[in-house]
Amino acid sequence: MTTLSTVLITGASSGIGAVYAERFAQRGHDLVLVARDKSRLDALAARLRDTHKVAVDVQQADLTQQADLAAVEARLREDARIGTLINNAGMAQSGGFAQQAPQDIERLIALNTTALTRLAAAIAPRLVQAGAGAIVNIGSVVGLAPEFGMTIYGATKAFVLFLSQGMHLELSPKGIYVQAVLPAATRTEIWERAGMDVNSLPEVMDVDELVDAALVGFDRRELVTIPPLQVAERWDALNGARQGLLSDVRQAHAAERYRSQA
Ligand SMILES: NC(=O)C1=CN([C@@H]2O[C@H](COP(=O)(O)OP(=O)(O)OC[C@H]3O[C@@H](n4cnc5c(N)ncnc54)[C@H](OP(=O)(O)O)[C@@H]3O)[C@@H](O)[C@H]2O)C=CC1
Ligand SMILES: N[C@@H](C=O)C(=O)O
Repeated sequence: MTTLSTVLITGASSGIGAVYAERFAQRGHDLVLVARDKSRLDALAARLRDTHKVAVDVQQADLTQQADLAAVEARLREDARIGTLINNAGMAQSGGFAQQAPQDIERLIALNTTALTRLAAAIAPRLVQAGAGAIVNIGSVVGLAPEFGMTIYGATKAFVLFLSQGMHLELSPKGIYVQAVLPAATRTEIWERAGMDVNSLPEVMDVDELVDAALVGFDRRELVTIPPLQVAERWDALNGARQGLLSDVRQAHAAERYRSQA
């Protein structure tokens, strides 16, 4: 008999994280649910225990606060039952680059990049030691497209993609599966929380459809899963172009076009 590992999900109180919790509970995994809103986490935990007969712990944490972040890191380092991290907690941005207040920039980067990176770094050594486990980082299609105008949010999501690709290169030879999931607009509270009306968008994916598609990618052990991308070869072409560019980088000399004419 194999024991299913426990899954720790950040941002599990609503939206994408709450659906991940439901799906992993359905698959028989015990869970640790992390977010700030303890009453919502408790209600979800009670329902999942009741429906799926799994063990569900709740850990209240504001991941932008050092002490709370350190407590979740400690859990990931020390709890040997946890074999999968769903690094999902995140927030969006409203307004343009020039309108952002310093504390809002700080919070956005702290949650979407610093916390996500520290949590992955907290669990990775133990998974490496075990030679197994999975880390799922939730990015966004916005991280591929500065054209969307959510510059700081998009930059945090570009970071998530790069981080995941680098983690994959370093950790997959040691038996760790790393997945970056890049949703596009999905119907969750993130829009309202950022002061945007989701109903003003021309197209929005249902959150259940998004997570189910992400889990198809997870089960296939895909590195980058982009549920709304209809033509998979587009991603392959982008990645191929990037690698082609690298083959034309020469470290020793500037390119001819930058050489002084004098
Ligand atoms: N919905 C969309 O269109 C898209 C979403 N994404 C990404 O998906 C992820 C999940 O977002 P989504 O489900 O849409 O949005 P939700 O707003 O529904 O969920 C965000 C989750 O993060 C938690 N959270 C927010 N701030 C903090 C914090 N400071 N500390 C701990 N937890 C926090 C929230 O819980 P609580 O308030 O209880 O702390 C909530 O559980 C994000 O990373 C987002 O960037 C990517 C692309 C598209
Ligand atoms: N959550 C969205 C932006 O606000 C996105 O990533 O599409």
